[in-house]
Amino acid sequence: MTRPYDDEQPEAQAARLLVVTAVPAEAEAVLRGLGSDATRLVVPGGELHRARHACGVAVDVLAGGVGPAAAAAATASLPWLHRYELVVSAGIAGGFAPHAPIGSVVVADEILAADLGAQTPDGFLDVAELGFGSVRHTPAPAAVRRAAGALGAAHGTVLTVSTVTGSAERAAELAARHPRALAEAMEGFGVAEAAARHGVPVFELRTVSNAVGPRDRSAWRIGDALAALERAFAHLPYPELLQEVGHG
Ligand SMILES: O=C(O)c1cccc(C(=O)CC[C@H]2O[C@@H](n3cnc4c(=O)[nH]cnc43)[C@H](O)[C@@H]2O)c1
Repeated sequence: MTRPYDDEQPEAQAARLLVVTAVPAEAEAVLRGLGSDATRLVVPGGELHRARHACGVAVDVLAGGVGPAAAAAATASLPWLHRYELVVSAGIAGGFAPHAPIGSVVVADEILAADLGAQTPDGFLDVAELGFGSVRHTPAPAAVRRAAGALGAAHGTVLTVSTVTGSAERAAELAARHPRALAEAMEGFGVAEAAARHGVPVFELRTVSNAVGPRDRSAWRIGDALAALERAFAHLPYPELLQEVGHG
């Protein structure tokens, strides 16, 4: 069933959690994990899928596009964004070896914009060091521990980049600057910026499709990462997560 969005609809107020992926294949994996038929709502620039996990928590899933700008715009365009109790950026990612192997699950305890700043003669300075803005969001630590524990996932920094790393040199540079980095992806910081403007807690969950490093398309394991994403969304402890972000 597809409906135009209407802020007055009872459904517009029902879902407690929003999951923002980049592409439809990721959204479909999340919906398979949730395991129920979804209702589709037409929203600005796309479709929102509303499903309900077996535990009873209603979850909206949106494929918002690739990159931090698309992710922020898609998230911010939902008229009822402020009503969610938690917004989750989710999808596949590159993993930093040896901490995040292909197929593994990573939960962000820090969402960090890794290339938002200026290149200076003395090296990279992020916008916080330049004196304006911030480059990090910190998900609720208890929620991170709960999710990581339930999924057998590692937790650490997930970098948001606008350019996928394609060389060993760049991977080493990022790892040296961010020693707690487990993964890099392209949307988390954008989703977090949109959620933060409405005071909604944010979370990021990634499954690893490739290693961060020299470009090698033959080594991508997108199917494995999508299967891991599906499993993660089947097994997330939704009520406990909502409790830990303050909405038990
Ligand atoms: O062309 C390449 O070499 C290449 C390598 C890895 C990923 C891509 C993408 O265009 C996918 C971007 C998409 O998937 C997420 N993602 C997956 N792996 C990575 C990565 O290693 N670094 C950054 N983002 C990654 C990302 O969140 C996007 O949604 C191309």
